[in-house]
Amino acid sequence: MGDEDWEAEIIKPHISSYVPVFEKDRYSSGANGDTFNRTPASSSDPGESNKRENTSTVGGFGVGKSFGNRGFSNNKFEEGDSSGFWRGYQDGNDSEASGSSRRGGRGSFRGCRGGFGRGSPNSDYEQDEGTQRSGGIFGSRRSALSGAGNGDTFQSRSGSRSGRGGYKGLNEEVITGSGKNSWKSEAEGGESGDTQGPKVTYIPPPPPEDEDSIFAHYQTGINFDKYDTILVEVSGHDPPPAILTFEEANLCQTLNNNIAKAGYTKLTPVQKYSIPIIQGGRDLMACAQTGSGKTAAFLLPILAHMMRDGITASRFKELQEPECIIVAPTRELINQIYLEARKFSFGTCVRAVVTYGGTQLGHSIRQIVQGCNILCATPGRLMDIIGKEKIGLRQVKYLVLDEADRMLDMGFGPEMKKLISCPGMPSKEQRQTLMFSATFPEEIQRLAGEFLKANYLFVAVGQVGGACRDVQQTILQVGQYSKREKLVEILRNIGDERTMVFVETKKKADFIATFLCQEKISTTSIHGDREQREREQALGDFRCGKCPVLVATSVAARGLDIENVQHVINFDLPSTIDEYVHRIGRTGRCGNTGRAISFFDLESDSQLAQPLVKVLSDAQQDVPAWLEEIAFSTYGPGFSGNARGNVFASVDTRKNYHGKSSLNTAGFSSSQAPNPVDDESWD
Ligand SMILES: Nc1ncnc2c1ncn2[C@@H]1O[C@H](COP(=O)(O)OP(=O)(O)OP(=O)(O)O)[C@@H](O)[C@H]1O
Repeated sequence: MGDEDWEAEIIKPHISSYVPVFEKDRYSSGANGDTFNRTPASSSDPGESNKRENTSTVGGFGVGKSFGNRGFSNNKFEEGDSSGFWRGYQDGNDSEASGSSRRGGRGSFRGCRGGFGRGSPNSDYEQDEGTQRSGGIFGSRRSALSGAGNGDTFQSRSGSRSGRGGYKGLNEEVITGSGKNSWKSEAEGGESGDTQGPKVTYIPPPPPEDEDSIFAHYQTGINFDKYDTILVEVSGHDPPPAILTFEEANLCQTLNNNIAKAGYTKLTPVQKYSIPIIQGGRDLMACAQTGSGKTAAFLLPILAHMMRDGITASRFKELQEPECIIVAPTRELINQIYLEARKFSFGTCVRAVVTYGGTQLGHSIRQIVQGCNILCATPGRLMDIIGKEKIGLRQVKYLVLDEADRMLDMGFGPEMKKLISCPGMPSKEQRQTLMFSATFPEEIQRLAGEFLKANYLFVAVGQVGGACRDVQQTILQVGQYSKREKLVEILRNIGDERTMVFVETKKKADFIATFLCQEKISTTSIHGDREQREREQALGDFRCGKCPVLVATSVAARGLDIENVQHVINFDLPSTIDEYVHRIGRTGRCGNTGRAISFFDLESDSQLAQPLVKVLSDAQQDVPAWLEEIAFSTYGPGFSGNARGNVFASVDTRKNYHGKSSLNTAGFSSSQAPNPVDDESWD
């Protein structure tokens, strides 16, 4: 799976800032970067470079850096469709992608995080999807792509290289040494200002101030009302009844006004169940399909409580003590959540602040010290700021983990554990912990117990881990050498409709984006090697339709809510079925329909056949006979696409319900109960 972006979010701050004493040795062991297998920086052969990457994954995470630079700065791509070149790349990539290294995903590579080596800004320990779990931390190479890619706009940047987060390339604003900023914390290092590298000076544009922009929203789709037919299961002791309308939530007038201005007239199922549970003070693990309104499901009741408790307008203080902390795995997602928090708290004295990696720490701190009731943060930056004593945890009443399964897995789990054991953080008995995701593997549910009160409630809307049924899924058998041609064919048919193309590695994201630009298809890209400024620019260009195609790694797989994404193409399938579910969930949101096309490469994707068949059949999609055959041949005659394997947790893993467990149809009477087909898919 493509984990590429996560690592830097996690690790950087610990080296320079908040490092619990017992962890220090561990973190510093690789501090000079020599812990990891270093791959020579200069390779003139892209295929070779990739092969080296592949071998380096065994012992470490060395990655040649020649690819992006050479490819773009020497304009190799300008030479057109160099099949030799492409083949070289593909070959290299193929070896990277094959076997356990590609499919290692959650298992293999994440387990390697122990080293915490710190590369120099010129580090070759680049992370890449599938390898970055233990990869170089700082000095992540940035691609040479620049600009929004409006056709031919991917520019060469000879020599441009830099890291995301802590380090900037030559073409970025760099302040070296003590810099201009007076924040001591920056000079000390941290995600945005390690002493060994130039500082991050990127200050994201301020959020919109005008009401129209704050409340801008897209329309719910034709299938929005069908949400009501989805089965909902609530397990755990004594759950409160669901509410059916916003009025029943008894929210204050300002919140109701904001909800109306946001265009919400009707609750989605996850909101019907989660709002009263959170208002009742209970801990919650909620699982509902992509695009079904989980963000408002936690924001609204938290804000309602804050209003009820008469939260005082926060004022300037060096140490802010927010009542609510929300964490999410990617920068763009946490920013999106922040904008939602800001929207729903409009006109109240509740102040939300966002902070995430790749942006100037001093800027974040300036925002925070002005007052902070709700802090939205990526984990690495959060720990950094806590370490710098700008955020105190004593007042935390609500801790929200969005994309909670991601936040608790081997990548972020240790960070989250540190967060809950930080000095001042109220114990789980003293705070309310809320977890949301569209997927919740069983093992992650078990881990979550450590964060939640024993009597937490579990809400499952539809099938846990199931794909959104509003997405029409198509799986095409496409070999790796035919993928580009097929992609162009599909994109030409699609025309200007917004499309996200997922690939497995950062390098490939650059290649495909460049390739599409050469084909005169306006394309931009987002991945962890791009500067934050570029990432945001790319997302902006995609959102506004300037570039209708966004090539992305898994960094964009979760949570992003972009209007009018009509197609998702998995140029490469991800390594896990959960990631597939999240990726295709970028379309078909909020009752709108969407299409997902996935290229299935017999050479590398057969392990995904069985869970894919399951996801497709559960979502009532056509399952190609050839895919079923592969699933059968891989897993033997015992496999049934419709039988529940252990691919998903079907329900609360506690299984042993202590009390009332209710099976509901989103609060509707039995006459409106789902049809038998729905019943079949729920057990
Ligand atoms: N009750 C509602 N009425 C109308 N629109 C809604 C409602 N609830 C949420 N939405 C809108 O639906 C879209 C998807 O919501 P959101 O991003 O919270 O989904 P999600 O369940 O968190 O998805 P993901 O699993 O991909 O993170 C957003 O644009 C949001 O504003």
